[in-house]
Amino acid sequence: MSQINDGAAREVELERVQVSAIGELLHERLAGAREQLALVLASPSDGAGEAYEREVAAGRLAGEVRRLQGAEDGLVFGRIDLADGTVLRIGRLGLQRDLDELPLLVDWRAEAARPFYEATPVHPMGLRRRRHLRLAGRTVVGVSDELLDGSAPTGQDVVGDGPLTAALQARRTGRMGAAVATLQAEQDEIVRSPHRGVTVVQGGPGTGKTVVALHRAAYVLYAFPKAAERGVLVLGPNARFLDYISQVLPSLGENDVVLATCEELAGVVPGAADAFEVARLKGGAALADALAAVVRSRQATGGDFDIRVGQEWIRLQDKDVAQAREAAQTSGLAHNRARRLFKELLVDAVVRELARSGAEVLERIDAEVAQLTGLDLDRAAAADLRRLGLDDAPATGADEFDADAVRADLLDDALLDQAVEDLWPRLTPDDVVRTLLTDGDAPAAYLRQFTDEQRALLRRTPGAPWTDADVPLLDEAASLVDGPPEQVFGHVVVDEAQELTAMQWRMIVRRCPGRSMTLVGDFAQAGPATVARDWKEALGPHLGRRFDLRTLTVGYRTTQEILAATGDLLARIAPGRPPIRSIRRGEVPRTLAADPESLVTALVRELREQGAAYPGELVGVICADGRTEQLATAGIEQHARLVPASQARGLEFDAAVVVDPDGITAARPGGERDLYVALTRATKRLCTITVSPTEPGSSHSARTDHRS
Ligand SMILES: Nc1ncnc2c1ncn2[C@@H]1O[C@H](COP(=O)(O)OP(=O)(O)OP(=O)(O)O)[C@@H](O)[C@H]1O
Repeated sequence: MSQINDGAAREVELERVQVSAIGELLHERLAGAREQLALVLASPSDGAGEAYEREVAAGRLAGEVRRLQGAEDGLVFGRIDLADGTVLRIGRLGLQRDLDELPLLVDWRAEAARPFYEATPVHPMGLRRRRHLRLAGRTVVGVSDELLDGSAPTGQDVVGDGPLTAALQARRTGRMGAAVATLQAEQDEIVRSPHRGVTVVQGGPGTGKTVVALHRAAYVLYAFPKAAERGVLVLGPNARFLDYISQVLPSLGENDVVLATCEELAGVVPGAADAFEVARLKGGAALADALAAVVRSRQATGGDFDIRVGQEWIRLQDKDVAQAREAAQTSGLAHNRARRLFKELLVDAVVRELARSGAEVLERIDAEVAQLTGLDLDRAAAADLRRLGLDDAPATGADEFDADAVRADLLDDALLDQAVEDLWPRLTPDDVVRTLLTDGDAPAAYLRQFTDEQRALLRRTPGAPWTDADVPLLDEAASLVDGPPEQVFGHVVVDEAQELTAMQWRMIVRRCPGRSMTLVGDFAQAGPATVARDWKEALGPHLGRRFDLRTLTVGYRTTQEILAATGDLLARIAPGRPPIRSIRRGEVPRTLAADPESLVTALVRELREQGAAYPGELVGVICADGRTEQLATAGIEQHARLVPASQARGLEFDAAVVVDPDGITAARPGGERDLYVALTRATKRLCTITVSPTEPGSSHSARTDHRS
């Protein structure tokens, strides 16, 4: 990394002393937090209140222990020397012995650390020198300096290769690491953007979108306390991807970020996958309207209604039921919650009806008695009351009816509850989705805007398992019947955001009431369920058209040679898209040919040769989903990571072997985008194995863009 000359050795030694002092302080803090945690856990607690407080304190201290532990590795990675002589060391977290003194270590997210990432010789931001430190465990093993004020290097400056190059040359481990020491200026500007609304980050493969997204999550936790209080969610396309990125935030000292897929967020485990045309239909926002209509159809739509009260039957007029229904529907409450209000209003109507019919009966009796005897019962009763001195209130038939008592009785009445159940039944999300997709009449009633063919595609076999495209429908139905989700977040980061359907966006927006989000993605890599072609189209209906759009232009993964080899493909799937510039060089991609019988042998030979030539490197074999089983059975996983093309988004390997590109292209609509994803996963070498003769189904017609 650096020229190890005498000056360098001296500087390394000096840094060692400082870094070791910082390490000591971290360990003191860690020991202190552990001790306090042990004390709290050992302390007795009297009563539920104290037990709760103890639990909260223990949770906080355990979090602090995890935060400090997480930052141990590579704790200090930078230093800036300001023109006025001030020296600041930059690290994964901030450490200060005394509030009156300069911090021993500045958190990378602090404003004071910004020049470390963004200063250039043209805009030195007050810096004389930027220094990168390389640590092995807690020991400094290398330093590398950049001089920013135009001065010539002195004996204390160690000018060497860029630390970014070193970071990029490191072997892939199958898990992404933090890039906190080498964030580049265009990335850092997005990470620390003060914009609290929606930020969209686009860029070709390997431009660091995921890096930016994860460091942004850590920055939000540090810089936006209100959002941090509600928590941060990172949403990824599948479990494999989440596993790949799972170590980044803990290594930045952040352990409380929730990493989830849409399925995990909804709490539904799908048992099957839909065909793409079905998934696309289910992903459209029209399904939200249809689900809402299904729910409304279960809300007292029937006209006059007879209710049994005690021994009597009461007839409620359509207008009384409609009044209760409208009030409940416009209350803003979800169906099951609005049921209580509906019931109360219905009971009011019943009470009114009872009072009215009671008064009518009494009047009729009065009239009959008067006719038969000539006696006015009301007047006689009033005279009696006067004699008894109880004549303050004029007595009428209606006053004998205790409305409050009747109302209270009715609210507890099982018969009345049964009647309400008929009018406004309690619903589950499953009921609603099942009604829409399984009931005989539902498609015609609620899916009018779809063609017969589309309705047939949407139809579900009764008893079939839920699919991944059903998940957002179930979540939508849950919000309609039970209200918004309980767990909401102050900031949501979405990776591979081009993949989300309108129904999935609705899921996410429900969980982020503050609409504070970082969304990263690339439409050239969109999968088959993606309908939108750009961010405005994708986000407009859910988040509006005002978002901060940033574009990353430099590739850190894919070599110039691989980018050149995929240029034509990119021009076909994203016409007019300017190619990205890569800072990596590597081998020219190779293509091998095999026939179906010799494929496995050719693949194993290739993997063996790569294993021998580049021991310890991570190789990914990417194939069409339908071929995964064949290759797994042939034992490919002993040599490499085997990845179905549909799950390759976001992943990275030292070398990639892409098996049967035509098969990948033909496997799903928009298969050329899957192929583009597959071909751009390697940091060093790409080998493609074509399979001939072309297998059935992999015709060139699959090259058309199916998104139209
Ligand atoms: N500033 C950086 N310092 C060190 N490594 C970096 C930096 N930026 C990106 N990288 C590395 O480049 C590779 C690609 O980054 P990343 O996965 O974030 O790209 P991406 O744009 O999300 O790619 P894709 O479109 O394929 O999902 C990763 O190995 C990442 O660690």
